[in-house]
Amino acid sequence: MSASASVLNARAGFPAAVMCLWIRFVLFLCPLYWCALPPPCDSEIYCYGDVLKQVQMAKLFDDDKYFVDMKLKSAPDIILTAFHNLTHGDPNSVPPAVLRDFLHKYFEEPGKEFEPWSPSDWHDKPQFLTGIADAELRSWAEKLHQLWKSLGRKISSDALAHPEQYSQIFTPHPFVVPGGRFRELYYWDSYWVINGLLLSEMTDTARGMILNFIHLIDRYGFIPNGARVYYERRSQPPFLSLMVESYYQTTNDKDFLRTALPALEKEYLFWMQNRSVAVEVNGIKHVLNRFDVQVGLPRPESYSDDVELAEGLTQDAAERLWKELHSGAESGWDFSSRWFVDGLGNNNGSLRDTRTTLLIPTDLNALLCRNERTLAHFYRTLGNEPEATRYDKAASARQEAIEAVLWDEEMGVWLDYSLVTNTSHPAFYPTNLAPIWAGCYSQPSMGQKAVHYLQTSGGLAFPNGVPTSLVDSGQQWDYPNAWPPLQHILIQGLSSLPSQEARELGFDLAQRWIRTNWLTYVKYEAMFEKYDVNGDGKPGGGGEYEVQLGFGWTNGVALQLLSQYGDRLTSGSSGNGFTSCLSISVSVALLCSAQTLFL
Ligand SMILES: OC[C@H]1O[C@H](O[C@H]2O[C@H](CO)[C@@H](O)[C@H](O)[C@H]2O)[C@H](O)[C@@H](O)[C@@H]1O
Repeated sequence: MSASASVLNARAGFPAAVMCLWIRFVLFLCPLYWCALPPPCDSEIYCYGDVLKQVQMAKLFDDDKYFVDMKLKSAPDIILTAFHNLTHGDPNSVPPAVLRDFLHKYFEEPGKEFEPWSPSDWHDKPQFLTGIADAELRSWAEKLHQLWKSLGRKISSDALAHPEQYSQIFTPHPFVVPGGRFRELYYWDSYWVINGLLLSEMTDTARGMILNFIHLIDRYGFIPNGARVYYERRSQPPFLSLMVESYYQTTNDKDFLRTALPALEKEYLFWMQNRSVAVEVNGIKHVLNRFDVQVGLPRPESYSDDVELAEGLTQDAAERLWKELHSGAESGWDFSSRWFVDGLGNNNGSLRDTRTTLLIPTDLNALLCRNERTLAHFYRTLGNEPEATRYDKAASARQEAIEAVLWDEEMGVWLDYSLVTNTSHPAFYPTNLAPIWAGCYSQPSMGQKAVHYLQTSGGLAFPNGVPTSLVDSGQQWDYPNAWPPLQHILIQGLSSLPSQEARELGFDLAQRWIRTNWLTYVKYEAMFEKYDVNGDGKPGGGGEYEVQLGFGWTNGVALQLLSQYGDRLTSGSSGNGFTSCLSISVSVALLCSAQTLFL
């Protein structure tokens, strides 16, 4: 296959030069690096400037996200003047104790942006609970259903009246947060949260969350990574059309489809105008998408990590790295060996070699294909055949592109494509099978081959789920961590295939995942953002922050699997887990049986 790639997008959407001039005008002598590319947002406290730099580099808190989540007690210009007076023009001279006093005087602790809220659509006996046969799992599912109340948030009206004092972006409706350090609405997490809420019959809360995303699209033209100003210039995998689809499947509310469609259209255009790339294969040009954020500054919420990571690099190289880190965060996989590209263009290297923009990811393109099909379906449902046909054509073109560029006939699966070497990256990720989940492939044999790939990939050799990769890099989106959204995408894909073998494998993976979640819950009385594929039920680790509890998408995925397979799933205490484990493979069965005996 001969291929070449060219960047299509005009990087529309952000007037970098204007922002640069504006910052120079405001700050007179701003250092050159602030002006090369736009900052993560316009706030001189939360996104760039001396206060952020001094506080974060002094490492006053264990986690850099803590400072940027603090609410201002006064208007920003009062705080900036106070800081200027404190430093007498030399910000580097402020001792940590003085900085602490300054923060105490002018900032509130994080988490002070909310009003008390209890979801009025919560009730204690949603129907799906009755379909869970295993008594232990049913009672656990009841507890997970309870958790929506503690993870629900409503932003105070003061944040609407004085947005300049908050990094939290005001959204009009209450929402469910992931939990822990994640005290705001997140984009792709919310797809699994909303699916869980719909099972919990909390339709109003689900609807409100979708309306919040529509509100964000109206304001920004796309959905930011999360509802914080420091996330303002990057998105996350675009799941809004699928949230609307889930809502519509539950409610049949056509008026809601009509309300949502203009925003969905706008978001789709954002991805096509700002995140697309052309690849030529055998003389034919294909358009696909990638993650690409042109913000060449440290992420405010991980400021000191990003500065330290870039130590010793030239200014240009540091900016390049920071853009790539922002792009990695946009992928949702922050961070992973998946994005490491060494000097030769190979999938080796370390965090400093992060080159997210140089890869065409299978999952993003599968998701956009599903977006196109979903939009076609929505337009058809509303009687708009010309628009439906337009999106059908876009989906067909993408499917062709995915097959020409990402499908690897020899390996029998889809692979990320490198824009450096114009070849595929052969590493294992569960997302290599994402086109199955998206229904975006032309030949049934591709599904069968991909299942065979999965069985021989090494990805199934663990008792607690499928790892994010087989590389132990110390990053959180790598081995030995398994993440709820990836388990769900894989299981849904397998369960959509016609073969009994594939569907049984889907069930086995659901059983492993539920057991892991449940065993860990029994031990810690908590749900976690990610889990370890080894051991007898334990949270994952690695990366730039401690593993978090809560947890929005974990609860959503667990409830979905409990609902889908409730008649067959077992907690393992009855011994059925043993039988289920046996059907996977001999080696895994041995591990599982050992685990079962110990319970
Ligand atoms: O603060 C570091 C990063 O934290 C977030 O990423 C992780 O948590 C998110 C919420 O659960 C999840 O959506 C993401 O996939 C995780 O990697 C945040 O989204 C990043 O932008 C941020 O840099």
